[in-house]
Amino acid sequence: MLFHVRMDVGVPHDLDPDVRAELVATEKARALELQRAGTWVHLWRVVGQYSNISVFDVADATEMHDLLWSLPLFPYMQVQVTALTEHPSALSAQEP
Ligand SMILES: O=C(O)CC1=CCC(=O)O1
Repeated sequence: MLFHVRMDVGVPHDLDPDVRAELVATEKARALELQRAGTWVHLWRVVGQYSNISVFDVADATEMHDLLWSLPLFPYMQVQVTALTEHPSALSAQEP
């Protein structure tokens, strides 16, 4: 099941720089792990913003929810999630 997710990151300016660096490094390691596993299918930066647009391929909404909540930066994110389904006009939906 595919989900489109927008994450807007808002780390407090007064957060200890070392804590911030550790959070970002841990988030990156988790993102790379999930991309290599095929779960985090797309990860794009939104131009000019500390935001990303991502697509996840997970079993269901519960897995999506748990994954998002487990992200190191989750406490500092606003997250918008949209469930996706196949469009009937998509090339991939056509009969051979
Ligand atoms: O920088 C972001 O948009 C938040 C984030 C997601 C994965 C990652 O490494 O950083």
